[in-house]
Amino acid sequence: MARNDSRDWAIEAQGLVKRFDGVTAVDGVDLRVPQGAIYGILGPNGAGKTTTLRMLLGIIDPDAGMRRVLGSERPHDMAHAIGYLPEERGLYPSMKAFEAIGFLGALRGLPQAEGRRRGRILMEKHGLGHLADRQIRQMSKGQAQQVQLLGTLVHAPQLVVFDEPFSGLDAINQGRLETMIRELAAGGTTVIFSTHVIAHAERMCDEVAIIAGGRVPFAGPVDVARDRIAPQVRLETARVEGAWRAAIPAEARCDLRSDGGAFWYFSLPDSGIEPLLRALIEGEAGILSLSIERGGLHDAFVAIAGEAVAQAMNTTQPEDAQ
Ligand SMILES: Nc1ncnc2c1ncn2[C@@H]1O[C@H](COP(=O)(O)OP(=O)(O)OP(=O)(O)O)[C@@H](O)[C@H]1O
Repeated sequence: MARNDSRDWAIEAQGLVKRFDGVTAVDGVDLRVPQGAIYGILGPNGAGKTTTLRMLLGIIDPDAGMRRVLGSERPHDMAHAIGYLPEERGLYPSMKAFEAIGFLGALRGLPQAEGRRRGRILMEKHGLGHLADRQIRQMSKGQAQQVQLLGTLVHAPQLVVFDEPFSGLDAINQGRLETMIRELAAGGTTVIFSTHVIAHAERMCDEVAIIAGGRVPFAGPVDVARDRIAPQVRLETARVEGAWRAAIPAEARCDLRSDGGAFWYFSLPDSGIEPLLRALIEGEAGILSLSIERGGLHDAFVAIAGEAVAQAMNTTQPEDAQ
């Protein structure tokens, strides 16, 4: 999504620091979330995602730094315009689903009767209408989580903050949540969510903050993160020898084919593909196939945060597996 820098920010944070008992959980986080964006906070367990979100929401105060949320440096004052799904899920077990949604709305300033009315409509819209009168205690964990998600939206917030919203949901409901997030953003709502699953961020987000060890080595558009790594070239030639070989980067991997040709794999040189193509054609290398692919967010993540952190990201719960 093309944006310029005069945009309005739903969230701006600068130099956020949080220490717990001498341990620095968040160590100078800067980020800016554009209004109407889908924004991912991406990092492994213990990276500082939840602590960052809690500071942005005003649930805890930073030891240092500034945050401005929907234009206010006192995020609590904006509670009526924010929806929040915390990492620890929880609803009153004796409430019926539509009542629980009304209750969550009331906590954000929506009259309870209106919240209950909207609760039924929201449940209907999201395929949960048959559960509206069921008590939370009679629901599965995933169903209750979906009710809680709807409860974060009932007061029509401008900004929603979801902490690990996909964990605990099966594949179908993860897909529904993705659709819901896209619809929210299309309607102008800003959505920020944390995840340790790179694929979710890659599919969903306009922008991401990569967080590891309480620091943010990258924050910005997903495309810019991808540009941190060179596109990968895969070339197949009918011949192996010739003057054209000088044009292929020295670090290229070469797999010989049984018929005298070869596969070549290498990062696109800074000079681009054209000088290489010219050399291959003039030298009669016999190009059989050629592809140039941009790296994915996973490769960018490895380049930015390191292999060890990326490995930790891939250690997902079975329910999060894609
Ligand atoms: N209340 C607390 N008291 C002490 N340490 C804390 C507290 N909350 C968080 N921490 C520590 O701060 C660090 C960051 O925790 P945080 O919950 O923000 O990480 P996270 O990225 O959300 O992790 P996860 O994906 O596991 O939820 C961790 O080392 C954690 O142990």
